Amino acid sequence: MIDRPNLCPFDGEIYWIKGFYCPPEADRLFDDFYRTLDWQEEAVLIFGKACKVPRLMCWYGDPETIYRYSGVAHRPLPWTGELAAVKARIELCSGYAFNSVLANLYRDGRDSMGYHADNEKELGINPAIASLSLGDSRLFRLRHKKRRENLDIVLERGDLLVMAGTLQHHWLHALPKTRQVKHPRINLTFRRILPTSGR
Ligand SMILES: O=C(O)CCC(=O)C(=O)O
Ligand SMILES: [Fe+2]
Repeated sequence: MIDRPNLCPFDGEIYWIKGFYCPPEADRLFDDFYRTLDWQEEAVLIFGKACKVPRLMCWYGDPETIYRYSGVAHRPLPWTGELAAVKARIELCSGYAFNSVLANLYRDGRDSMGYHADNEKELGINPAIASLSLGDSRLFRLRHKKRRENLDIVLERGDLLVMAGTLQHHWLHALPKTRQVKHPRINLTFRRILPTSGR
């Protein structure tokens, strides 16, 4: 359905739709989400010690989409009109259906996300995840789990990245810290949480 080349050389699918939203529209969305989403600071237990997650997060979706992150089950907040509109546009372009979105706010280059795969069981076997970038540009880095192979993508405001196929089994991804970035970035990752009966 996505008429773009698969950027992933093996073991998965990555599609990059640069300028999915044009700069003025991306900036308008950034301002709206920055002001109106319910940004929270989360903490995780690392060796029994509570550590702040280096970014702000929040979770929106259909009522049944309970999602576990930072070790805690999160109930979704109801869709805002703007989030629902973005979801509809991404569904139309990608051909995938989503029922929730995890929003991340990186306040500046000191905020980050470590290497991980989005492989929680509530996402199903080969999840499609659509990630919209707003605000400042950041490096998104993929690393193959077995081979010494990295794939770097600089995500700019308005870009849409879709991860699909077997990618989450074979690759990790991260948003590394950087001294160069002084401004905030918002990332919305649209996901489909399977109903409990389907797990
Ligand atoms: O901020 C990004 O581009 C990545 C976010 C991500 O990997 C996630 O939310 O699982
Ligand atoms: Fe992720």
